[in-house]
Amino acid sequence: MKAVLLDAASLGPGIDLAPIRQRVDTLEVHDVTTREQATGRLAGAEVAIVNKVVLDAPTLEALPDLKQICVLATGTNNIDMTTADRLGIRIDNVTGYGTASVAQHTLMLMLALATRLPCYQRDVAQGRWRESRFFCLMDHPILQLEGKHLVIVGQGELGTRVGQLAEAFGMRVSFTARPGNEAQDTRPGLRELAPQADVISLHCPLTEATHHLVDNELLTSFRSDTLLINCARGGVIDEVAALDALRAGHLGGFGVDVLPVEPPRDGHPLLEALSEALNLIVTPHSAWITPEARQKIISLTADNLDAFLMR
Ligand SMILES: NC(=O)C1=CN([C@@H]2O[C@H](COP(=O)(O)OP(=O)(O)OC[C@H]3O[C@@H](n4cnc5c(N)ncnc54)[C@H](O)[C@@H]3O)[C@@H](O)[C@H]2O)C=CC1
Ligand SMILES: O=C(O)C(=O)CO
Repeated sequence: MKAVLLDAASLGPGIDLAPIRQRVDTLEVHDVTTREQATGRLAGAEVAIVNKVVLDAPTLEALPDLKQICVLATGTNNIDMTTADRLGIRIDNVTGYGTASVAQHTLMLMLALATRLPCYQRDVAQGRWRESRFFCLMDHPILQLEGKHLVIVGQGELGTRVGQLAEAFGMRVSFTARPGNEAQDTRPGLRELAPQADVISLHCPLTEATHHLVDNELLTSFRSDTLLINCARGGVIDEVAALDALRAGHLGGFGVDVLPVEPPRDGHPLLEALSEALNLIVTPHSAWITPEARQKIISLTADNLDAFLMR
């Protein structure tokens, strides 16, 4: 069986691919692959192993030998799932590999936004502490998390762990109804919970139902000190609307680990706004990248290959 790994560079350094090699006859490894290169590189392969390469309908339709796609990630929004399903191509992603890593990153964003870290760091760098009339600076209000209300979208692996860590800080945690399924869900929807939230954190997949889930209309229902965090996928929030709300003082802080296009080669308004005096943090999709998490992706992918071989 021939497998082709299209974007090995995205796994980072020090990752042992042996568990995958042991399960296939041939493993062809490419560092990076563009959408346009994918068809040629996957020709004749039964298994495609990808992290973020886009496998769209024309690509999949041109690959009659392809039987399985192993996604080296939880999110599968780069794969045309409907076409894969129609063509009988099995999709296996990995979940639970980076729970500690992503939850830690989410809490980091929550703590940094709550303590106005971007604002105080900027003030200190600009010499404002040296010039203070008294021993400290206190120009930016700090949110004490204890007793505050965290609203989470997505009660899966990551949302659940973030909720547990937040409870350790004394926060009250609510999970929203699954977007697109509010009528069948006993939990209140995000629209109902948003006006009561001190912090909102997103941990759902990017789907048609979650695209721009946080839009301009929803943002107007937020309290002006609410902190908004997205470690899920770019596009679940209308980032430009959230940035406008932050600039207008209608949002207390905004932290994102993800953008709609990655890497953001053509720029993004949030990147430009980093030079402004805002409670804004952008991290480069790095929530998942602890060595432990990255190596676990390989062992879970080996399990997915086993499941395919034993089908
Ligand atoms: N920033 C990063 O480094 C990482 C980001 N992610 C993102 O976080 C997301 C969540 O990851 P996990 O908690 O591990 O996944 P999971 O599959 O364990 O949980 C996802 C949850 O979202 C819920 N959900 C809400 N709306 C949904 C909808 N419209 N369709 C389907 N499910 C919906 C599901 O019911 C489920 O409870 C991933 O889909 C991925 O996009 C995942 C890993 C790393
Ligand atoms: O696992 C995921 O979905 C990630 O975003 C990290 O690649």
